[in-house]
Amino acid sequence: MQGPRPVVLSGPSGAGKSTLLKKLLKDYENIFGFSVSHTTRQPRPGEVNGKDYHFVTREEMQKEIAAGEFIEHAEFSGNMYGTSKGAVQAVQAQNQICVLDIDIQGVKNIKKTDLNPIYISVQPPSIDILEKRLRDRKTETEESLLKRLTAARVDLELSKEPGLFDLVIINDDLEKAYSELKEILLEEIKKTQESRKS
Ligand SMILES: Nc1ncnc2c1ncn2[C@@H]1O[C@H](COP(=O)(O)OP(=O)(O)OP(=O)(O)O)[C@@H](O)[C@H]1O
Ligand SMILES: Nc1nc2c(ncn2[C@@H]2O[C@H](COP(=O)(O)O)[C@@H](O)[C@H]2O)c(=O)[nH]1
Repeated sequence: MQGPRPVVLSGPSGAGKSTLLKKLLKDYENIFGFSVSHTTRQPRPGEVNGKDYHFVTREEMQKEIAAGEFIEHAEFSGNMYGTSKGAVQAVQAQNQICVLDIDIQGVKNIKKTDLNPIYISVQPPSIDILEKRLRDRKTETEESLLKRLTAARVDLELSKEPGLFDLVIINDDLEKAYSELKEILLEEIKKTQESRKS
């Protein structure tokens, strides 16, 4: 079943994708649905299996990838991440706007599919601010933090490719960043709200 046009949120780890996404899901409950990815990383305190991620072993994930169950998958900072066909279908079956939170490798792989999402990159005002946000979040070891900062530099370079993203949001002031996000999504939001009335 084909739902409304999906949305891809990408950008360096710590840039604020989940923060923006949580606001969107809260303000537009039932309009947006989150594509729950699979990952082999360990859950963080408070993360719920099946809601934040499907937490799986590398063996389980490799088996499902081999069975053709994934739209895209990537290795990020020492762990596997991927979007299953089922994750997107579950949201589209509800006629909701499906939001994917994926890294830049995922963006490039989604571009090869017929998903046709709106591509948005959320970026930090600077690498120093990104590092501070990641440290303050207290989710990373020193090793994984350094890996994520290295990946962030690559992400910010690759994101400069013309046409890769429909919009780049610099997440300095959160409310301003959120307004920019809502503005680009306004048309899809309206269409989805209208379709509920008919
Ligand atoms: N505009 C902002 N100003 C200050 N802090 C922010 C802002 N946006 C997000 N943060 C904080 O920065 C940290 C990283 O944000 P968040 O977890 O949303 O990033 P992310 O892009 O989803 O990261 P990941 O890809 O690792 O999941 C969080 O602690 C969040 O509260
Ligand atoms: N290519 C994909 N990237 C994904 C997916 N799910 C999440 N991610 C990205 O991984 C990093 C790290 O996430 P974290 O939760 O460990 O901080 C971040 O950039 C996500 O956008 C996915 O299914 N495919």
